[in-house]
Amino acid sequence: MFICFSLGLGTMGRGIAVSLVKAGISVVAIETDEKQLETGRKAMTAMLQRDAQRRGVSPPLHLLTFTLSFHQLRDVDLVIEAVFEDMNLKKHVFGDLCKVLKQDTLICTNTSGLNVDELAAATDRQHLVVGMHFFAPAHVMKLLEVVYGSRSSPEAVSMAMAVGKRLEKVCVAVGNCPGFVGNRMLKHYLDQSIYLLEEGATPEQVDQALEEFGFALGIFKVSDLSGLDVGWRVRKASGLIGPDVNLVKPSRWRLGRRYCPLPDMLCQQGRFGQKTGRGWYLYDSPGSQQAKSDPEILKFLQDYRNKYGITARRISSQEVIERCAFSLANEGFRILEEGIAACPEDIDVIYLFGYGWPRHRGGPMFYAAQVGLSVVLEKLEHYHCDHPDVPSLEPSRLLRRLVAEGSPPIQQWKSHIKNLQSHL
Ligand SMILES: CCCCCCC/C=C/C(=O)SCCNC(=O)CCNC(=O)[C@H](O)C(C)(C)COP(=O)(O)OP(=O)(O)OC[C@H]1O[C@@H](n2cnc3c(N)ncnc32)[C@H](O)[C@@H]1OP(=O)(O)O
Repeated sequence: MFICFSLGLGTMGRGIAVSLVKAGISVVAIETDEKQLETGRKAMTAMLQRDAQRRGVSPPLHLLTFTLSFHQLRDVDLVIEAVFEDMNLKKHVFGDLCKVLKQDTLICTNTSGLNVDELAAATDRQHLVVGMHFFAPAHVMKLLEVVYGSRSSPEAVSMAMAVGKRLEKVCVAVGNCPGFVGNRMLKHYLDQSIYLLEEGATPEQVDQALEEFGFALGIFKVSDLSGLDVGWRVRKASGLIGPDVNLVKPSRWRLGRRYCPLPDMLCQQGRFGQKTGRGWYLYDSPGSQQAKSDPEILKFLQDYRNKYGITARRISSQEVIERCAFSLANEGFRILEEGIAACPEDIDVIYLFGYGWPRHRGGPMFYAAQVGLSVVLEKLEHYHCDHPDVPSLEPSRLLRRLVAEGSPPIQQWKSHIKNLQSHL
């Protein structure tokens, strides 16, 4: 019998558990208190009922068990932990899990970028710990990044890949580094979008440019969908936000580079996105998906610029696309060089299936090749010259080398990587 245990029924946990049940897998869904369990139960039941109605079948609710008790874990074959993105909390949960699980139960962690090796070290079975990074909304998005730690066994990785396949996900095995592949690149895309707000754009303008380019959703709508608190936790854990931060006029220079405190300031106001009904946009109620412009945000942005003496300038859609797409691809080249992704096609698959990258543009690496690597290099040099305090705009070594070697076609990039690190 294959029973999966899903721990944590927030935005991601619900979507993951629904995907499992839809694939015919029995799920024990667990939460820490009655209220959260009940909220999760209602949301998941509604998701399964909607799906069943569309398909003209009955919802497989019999596969779902809801509980507050860890005792039901003795027989599960696989655990997918989806608690908050907090290293200490996850470690604590893993310690508790190991007290009750069978010796051979696989432990998967749904994390958007935490160190899988560090998490594994909190268990009694490091070889059976694998990252399973789902994408929001998890019951819809096709991508699954399967993250292998330095001690994950090949059997554990292939089991996680097989489970992903059963969920009809597109699985990509990736190495362990902060943010893995998708979110490590997303960070730079997100940073550029936020800098554009500082410089004079609005969330609507940036999102409109990205959606016209072909993204399913603009980056600010995606951030609201995923939850602004996720990145906030990551920044706190990485030391970017500490107790010494001036709350009245937070620094725009941290850890030796430009920093934009706007997302932190939104989180301080309790604006976590769709889940709280307010984020970069306004929603009719918590959980609603229809994003509306919020005049308060426009005022908030203008007050912020005034406070820092920034004069808003007009920003073209071309600049939005170039800064976002080329900074993404630039990080992709670094990821390739480090062997975190096995090939540029894997990166493209991640962006197509996990982030709503426009299909007709083929993914960020394919797009960079299409635009021309020398053009991408020249644009990055130009933007880096304008923003020398943003190291991520500095063209990567691999991009420079590829251009110097005559911009070979994408299929040949791998052979230009010195000391290829990937073991895949
Ligand atoms: C170091 C930095 C750390 C940063 C951490 C950031 C953490 C990020 C985690 C992530 O997960 S990143 C991935 C983000 N996701 C995306 O980029 C998704 C892009 N969007 C899309 O691909 C599409 O818009 C969509 C969500 C698939 C919807 O497409 P479409 O509109 O065609 O689908 P529908 O048929 O209308 O709906 C299907 C299904 O999806 C639900 N849904 C639709 N829109 C939303 C939304 N805005 N928010 C939440 N859910 C949405 C909708 O309710 C349907 O659900 P069901 O009825 O099937 O239950």
